[in-house]
Amino acid sequence: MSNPSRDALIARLPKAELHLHIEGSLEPELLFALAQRNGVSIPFASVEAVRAAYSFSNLQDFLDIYYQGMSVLQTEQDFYDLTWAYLERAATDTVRHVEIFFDPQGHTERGLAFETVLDGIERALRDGEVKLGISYRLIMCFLRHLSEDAAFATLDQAMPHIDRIHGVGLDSSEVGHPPSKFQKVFAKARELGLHVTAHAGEEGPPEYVHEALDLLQVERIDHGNRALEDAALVRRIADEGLTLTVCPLSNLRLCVIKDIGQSPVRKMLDLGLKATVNSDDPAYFGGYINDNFRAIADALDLSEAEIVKLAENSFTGSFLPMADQIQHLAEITEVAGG
Ligand code: HPA
Ligand SMILES: [Zn+2]
Repeated sequence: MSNPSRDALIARLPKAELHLHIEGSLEPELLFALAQRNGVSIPFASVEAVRAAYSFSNLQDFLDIYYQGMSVLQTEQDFYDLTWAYLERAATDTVRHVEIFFDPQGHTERGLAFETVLDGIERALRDGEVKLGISYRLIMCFLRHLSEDAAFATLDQAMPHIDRIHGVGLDSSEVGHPPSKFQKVFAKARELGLHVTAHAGEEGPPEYVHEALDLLQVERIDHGNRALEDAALVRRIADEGLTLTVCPLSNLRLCVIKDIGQSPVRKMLDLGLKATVNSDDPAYFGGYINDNFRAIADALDLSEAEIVKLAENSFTGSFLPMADQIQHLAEITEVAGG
């Protein structure tokens, strides 16, 4: 049930977003505008027709449309506009820090230069830091439906700019593409001093979460829903204090859960796991971060203390230095107490 004082707390709590694919923040209105600006034809007659097509029965269904949507992104300015629109929207949800995924292979495969993508996204992130007070980290994802050699080629392209990239991730079609496929390229990324995270246990089995931890040595688990099927794995995630970046509305729209009341956040909190709330691909899944918070707060009847805990987890699970995390936690205490 909706609760006005809880909604007001969500609206004003400082928070970090740790699981956000920047290409998944491409709203139909911007998709249309960019298609026109770049003379790219898209198979939709109107913004409403685009939204109507956003009905998915699984991850692959979504990915097919997601990669199609990306085709309108052509210039550095397009990537700037995409990222800036997300940051302005995030600011209205009192997001103070973002750790953004991008999918370079979704663009280089279409003939764009790696630099076009990186420069546009980063320019907006820097503006966001100055004008909106939102700090950032940038996480380059490898597409797991492609080969490990292709991931290595992407890492090679990133090498001249590696000081501008903070971490690597693993996304796209999960089942059939286990973390073990990318063991070597993740080892190389770790050698370079990059942070490492991976999508695991969204549709894939608990074994993929084990692999992400053992073979990729990830610092966080993106989604992690199916980790709950394995009691030993749950104990390990709790003992190691690993952060799970859960995406409630994404889970609902991709039929990972049947209704929002099945969001794993309740169970994770009860088990002492460090869950966080994130929007994943907000333009496609019907909500930004505060929409995700409100949806589970209502469905799981979260207490104000639990909502505060989720906001705290978003900073302690971030790649920010400890001193910055402590500052954000102090701001949360101030806002929650006031
Ligand atoms: O939710 C997701 N899962 C896997 N890959 C993705 N790429 C964008 N969004 C997703
Ligand atoms: Zn994701």
